[in-house]
Amino acid sequence: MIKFEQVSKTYPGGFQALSHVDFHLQKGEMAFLTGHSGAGKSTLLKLISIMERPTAGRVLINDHDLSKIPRRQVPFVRRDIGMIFQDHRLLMDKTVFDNVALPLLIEGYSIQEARKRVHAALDKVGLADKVRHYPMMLSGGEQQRVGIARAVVNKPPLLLADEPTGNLDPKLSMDIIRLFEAFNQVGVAVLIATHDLGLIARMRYRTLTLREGKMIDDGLQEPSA
Ligand SMILES: Nc1ncnc2c1ncn2[C@@H]1O[C@H](COP(=O)(O)OP(=O)(O)OP(=O)(O)O)[C@@H](O)[C@H]1O
Repeated sequence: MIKFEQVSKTYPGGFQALSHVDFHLQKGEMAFLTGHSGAGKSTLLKLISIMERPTAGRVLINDHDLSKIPRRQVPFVRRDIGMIFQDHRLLMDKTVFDNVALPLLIEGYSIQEARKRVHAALDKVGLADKVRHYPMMLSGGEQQRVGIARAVVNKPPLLLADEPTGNLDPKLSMDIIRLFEAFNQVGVAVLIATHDLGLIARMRYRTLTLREGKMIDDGLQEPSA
């Protein structure tokens, strides 16, 4: 699903955020991405969602080299990626319904079809009864779940989450990870960047580890001799 081949990223100004990164996330796989603050986790996610471009190496999604995708095609690639952020990035002056419907309306769905899908997505995250609420009326955990509903509403095959539990207590964090697990169980690939090592330890998922821009562990077992 996602393949990095010797990927390096140097930002304008000269800082090298990623250095010769190789890894492969399979279709339908769920994995954590961890590392110290500044290790390059967000940069790695931004290269997948084409918010940044690598300075060297290749990033492939389903064998398509992202560097070969012209700028006007980028929105079509992004439709296949649901993105979740620590600060959830909801529109505070719009209702839960409007927030979750937004990607569908941008894609040109009819309002009837959008309504059906928004209700299905909110149902999956346990917020069907909050559809007319504004984000301010919701708890932090509920706001994060609205962000997840928005990310999954058009059924993308890949979810990328950048510190999705950063502002939540351990119980709510676990609830959020269980939600990702539920989407993963129906075939969605999930990559979660987090520095919550406690959370990672409680789950049994592959963990990719970055240190100073280098992939020091890709979580795969060495074949035994
Ligand atoms: N647009 C940018 N321009 C210049 N440097 C940047 C830019 N974005 C990130 N960096 C630098 O690249 C390095 C990696 O940043 P990145 O956000 O990928 O790390 P991270 O592992 O996600 O950190 P955190 O856990 O603190 O979010 C940092 O030193 C950061 O200052």
